Order: sequence, then C-alpha cells, then structure tokens
Amino acid sequence: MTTPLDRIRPAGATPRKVRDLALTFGLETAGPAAQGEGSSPLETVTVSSVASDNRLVTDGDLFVALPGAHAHGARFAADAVARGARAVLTDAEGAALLADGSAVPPGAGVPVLVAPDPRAVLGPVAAWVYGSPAEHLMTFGVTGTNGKTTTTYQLDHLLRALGWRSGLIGTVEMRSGDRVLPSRLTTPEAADLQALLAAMREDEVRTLAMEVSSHALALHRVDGVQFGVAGFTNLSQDHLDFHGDLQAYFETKALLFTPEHSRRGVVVVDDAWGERMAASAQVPVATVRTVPGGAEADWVVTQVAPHGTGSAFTLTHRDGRTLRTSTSLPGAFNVANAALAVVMVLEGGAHVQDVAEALDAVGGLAAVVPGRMEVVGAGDARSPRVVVDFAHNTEALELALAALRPTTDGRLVVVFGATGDRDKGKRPAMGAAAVAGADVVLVTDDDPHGEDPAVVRAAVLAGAQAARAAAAESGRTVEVVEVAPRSEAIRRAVREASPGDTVLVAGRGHETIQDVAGVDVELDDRVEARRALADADAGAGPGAPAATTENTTTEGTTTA
Ligand SMILES: CC(=O)N[C@H]1[C@@H](OP(=O)(O)OP(=O)(O)OC[C@H]2O[C@@H](n3ccc(=O)[nH]c3=O)[C@H](O)[C@@H]2O)O[C@H](CO)[C@@H](O)[C@@H]1O[C@H](C)C(=O)N[C@@H](C)C(=O)N[C@H](CCC(=O)O)C(=O)O
Ligand SMILES: Nc1ncnc2c1ncn2[C@@H]1O[C@H](COP(=O)(O)OP(=O)(O)OP(=O)(O)O)[C@@H](O)[C@H]1O
Repeated sequence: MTTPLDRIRPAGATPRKVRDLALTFGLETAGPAAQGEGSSPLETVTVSSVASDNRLVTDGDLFVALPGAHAHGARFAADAVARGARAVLTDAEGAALLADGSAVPPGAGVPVLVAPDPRAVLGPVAAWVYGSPAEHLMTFGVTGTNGKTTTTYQLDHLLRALGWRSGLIGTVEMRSGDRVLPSRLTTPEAADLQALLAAMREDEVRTLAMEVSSHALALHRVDGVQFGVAGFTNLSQDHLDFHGDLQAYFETKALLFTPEHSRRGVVVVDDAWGERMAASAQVPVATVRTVPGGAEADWVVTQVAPHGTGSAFTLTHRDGRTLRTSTSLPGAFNVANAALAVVMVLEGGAHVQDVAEALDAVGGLAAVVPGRMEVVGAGDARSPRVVVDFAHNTEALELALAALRPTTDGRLVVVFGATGDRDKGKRPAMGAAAVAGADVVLVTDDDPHGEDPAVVRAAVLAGAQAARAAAAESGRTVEVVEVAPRSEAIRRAVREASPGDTVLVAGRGHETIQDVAGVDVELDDRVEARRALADADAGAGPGAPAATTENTTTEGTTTA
C-alpha cells in the first residue's frame, strides 16, 4: 500500500560541523573542497538533521544520496539543495553524477562527502548528528516472521501499565508522545529512524517498543541502535524473493542478536529456528517456551486456559519467579507473543511483582492491535462472527484458522488472496493451508501490485483444489470458490455465513489501500466486513442469493 511520505522529526536540533562529521567517519570530500579550489565549505557548514529522500529535506539537513534499485539518490540532490540541504553524503557513483556541478554548484557552499557504502554509515552518521538519541531510551526491538506487530503492541501496553511514557515503531504506525503517523515501512530508513528517536527524546519518551524487519537488518536501517533487549518470535517461509533462502533469512534475523544491535535477547524456542537463534546469539539470551516439549528453557508457559476472548497463562522462570496473567487475543500464538513481551520487560530489569501488579490493573495483555485478530463482529443469534487478521503467509494462515476453530460452533470460512509481484512459492501453499484449516475457502485478491490478479488467484486456487481433493478422499468436505474483487468476496462470505459460523478475512489487517497496477484503491477489510454485516442484518440474511458483479466468478467453485 502507499502511505504518504512523511516522518516525525525533532522540532529543535543542535547544529553539527560537517568538518567534524567528515573526520569522525573518515569521509572523503569531492568537488572544490577536495581540489583546494576556494575556501572549503567544510570549515563553516553545519547540519542539524539528516534525510535520505529529497522529498523529506528541510533547511539545515545533510542529504544522504543512496544508490537504489530504481534510482540513485544523487539524481535528487539538486532538489534537496533547493529545499535547504547544507551538505550531501553519497558514494563514488553519486559523486560522479554530481561532478558537473549542475546539481550542486561549486559556489553554492554545499560540501559533497563520499563514503564507499553510504547506506552502511547512514545509521551511525544520523545517530551522531542527533546526539545518539537511542541511548536516552530503554529500547525493545522485536524480530521474527510473525508476531512482531502484536508483540510490540503488547510491550507498549505493558510499558505504559508500568507507568512509562512509551514510543512505538512498526508496521501500523509510529508514535512519539502525542505525535502519531501511519507507517510506510515496518522499520523506517536509518535517517528517519534517528530523527524519530530524537523526537522521542524531545517528547520525554522513556521506553520504545519497535519492530525490526529482516529488510531493516539487511539494509542497515537499525545500524547505530543497540537495543536494550531484542526479542525473537519465530521464523517461517516469507520474503524469500529478497533473502533467497531460509538460511540467509535466518542469518539476517540473527544480526539482531549481536553486540552491534543488542545488549541482551529473549528468544521464543517453540520452533527449531528459535533453538538455533538462541544457540547462535552473540549476546546473553533468555529462552521462552510456550508449548510443551523440546529442551529446557529459562522461562516456560504453563496452565494455559481460556480467558474471555483469549487465554490466561502462567509464566515461570527456572529460578522460581512466577506470574499469572492473560492476553485478550485468541490463539496459542498470541500466548507466545504475550509471554515474549512480558519476558522482554523482565529481562530488561523489571521486577516480577511490579509487572504482575501492573498487568492486573489493566486487565492483562489487552492491547487492541489494529487488524490483528481484530473482531469486527462478535457474532450473535442473527450474524456470524467476523474477524480481520493480517495473516499473509502460509504459517500465519494455518495458525489463525487453528486459533479460531475451537470457538467456532459452525463453519469456519476464510477469505484471502496472495500478493502479486512477491514470493510466488507461497501461493499454492497458502491455498492448501486454507483448505486444511477452513470449511469454506474464498480465494480473492490481496495487493496485485503489477501482476494480473487472475494469475495470482489461479496459483492459490491450484494449491487449494489439490488439497480439497485430498481432503475429499479422507471424507472432509471443503468448499473452494474464487471471488473477485475482494470487497465482493467479503460481502459474499458474510452474506452466506450463518450464526455460529466464523468468517476470517485474512491477509490485509489494518491496511486501507490496495495497490492494483500502481493505482491506489481504497479498501479496508474492517470497513467492508462491517458494511457486509450491516447489509446482511438489514435484510439479505444468511443464504440470500449472491449479488452478481462483472468480476464475480464461480467457475472455480467446487464442492467435494
Ligand atoms: C528492498 C527495499 O526495502 N527497498 C527500499 C529502498 O529502495 P531502493 O533502494 O530501491 O531505493 P530507490 O527507490 O531506488 O531510491 C534510491 C534512493 O533515492 C531516494 N529517492 C528516491 C526517489 C525520489 O523521488 N527521491 C529520493 O530521494 C530514496 O529515498 C533512496 O534513498 O529504499 C526505499 C526508500 O526508503 C524504500 O522505499 C524501499 O522499500 C520498498 C518500497 C519496500 O517495499 N520495502 C519492503 C520490502 C520492506 O522494507 N519491508 C519491510 C517489512 C517486511 C515484513 O516483515 O513484512 C519493512 O521494514 O518495511
Ligand atoms: N507468534 C506468532 N506466530 C505465528 N503467527 C502469528 C504470531 N503472531 C501473529 N501471528 C499471525 O501473523 C499475522 C501477522 O501478525 P503481526 O502483524 O503481529 O506480525 P508481524 O511479524 O508484524 O508481521 P509483518 O511483518 O508481516 O507485518 C497475524 O495476523 C497472525 O495471523
């Protein structure tokens, strides 16, 4: 989805001399300062903030022109200077692009600094310019394939319950004090991250709960931040278009558990990847096990029991410390997310008694996480229950369905699709997972991006149909239907569901814009689901005939 390019930055900042910057980081200079032509601007120029995108530059910035897959940032240097950039940092290719002086005229007094790999120094450079803002915060960084957003919201909930003013950075939003912005990336680019951390210092934020994506680790976005406590949720197939294979994906995540990035770690060892992460960590690590079996862990979860919409559980350390609390979110995986959040805070130095009391006072780990197992219709005598979840890979889909099955008296219906232009391998696997976990499967579109949506649906359907046939052989009847566009799939699922059924709308969670061939189409699953429930309640009712739209297809419908 496309979110407007914007960032939270400090209102005030201390000017830093560009000469000191060059000396501190051993940066070369290009242009007149290097050639000794005239007086060097290096001696006089100061910068007070950093931007790596010209559209975010304001007066007094250091503009860092990075090489990218689509463009070289140096191509935007002229605009950056026009917006007030006082100096430019780039690589040799960028310096060559600027060499003719048309973008940064020699007389403009804008020094051009050169680093072999500016992306690799951007984090530490920005941290230096802003005065190492992360060091003023107690920082909690969460990585893993699934559960980062949920865990950071639970961390944030707990830190606030403990009385801390807490900041938040992740897929949904960035928050510093009262300043909140929707996120464009899960983990912001280094210059934007350091600006946000500086804003947090200004806003007297004391703790930070933050998601750290594998892209961020690979692309140096969190260089210059050493998290007080790093957390690992789990690892499964995702993002292989970027990382190549699971081993490389794992190794990228493992970077968070090195002294460059964290002081200590907490690792969920429910899966083999967790065990490996704990074993390979280069910082002290506490392990957490939330399911029975496997090697002994430092913290174990026991006595999991239904509690409201979620679960209550007991967390015990091998030294005897123990606390009982609850999460309002359904599913065993949300017990794991909640336990990870609690242990991260305990390993950060909080006392069990304080944490237990704080959680009791706020009803346990009861954060509302936008689009994560979000109940948009609780279900009653007239309507099905409708849940919107962000599950957009095979494992997450399996787990989301498994989480809802025990509390579904009737049929479990799932509406989902796969994204275009991304990891094609997961499409049939997602189709098979949906059939394995649900009774009715509506295959529709996610973000098609530049790909033909019908082609993406066909790949998902192929996996679903194969699994449906296998299920039929073992006597299980699963309905598989292809419906597009997505809004119609949601309407149809809700309209055809009965009281007692659960409709899971999976894959897009909190997102409000669908990217269809580069065009932003407004689409919020929660809004569509609420509208569908209202329409059904107003008269269409369960089992009413399907509305026909040009794009609705039933050729793919098969019932075993
Ligand atoms: C693979 C990746 O992460 N690429 C990011 C990278 O793109 P790029 O290197 O190709 O950059 P580019 O577009 O060629 O531009 C080069 C430079 O010129 C600058 N520029 C570009 C255009 C312009 O008009 N002005 C300008 O200054 C850019 O800011 C950049 O510094 O730098 C861009 C600028 O910040 C990012 O927008 C882009 O993220 C793309 C859009 C993306 O989709 N990233 C995803 C995969 C991602 O990072 N996801 C993870 C979460 C994954 C998960 O767990 O779900 C995340 O942390 O968000
Ligand atoms: N611990 C977990 N294990 C497996 N699946 C989970 C876990 N926590 C959440 N999920 C599932 O994964 C989906 C995404 O959850 P969440 O947004 O918390 O993770 P994330 O790591 O932030 O994902 P992304 O990086 O894709 O934004 C949820 O909607 C849920 O279906």
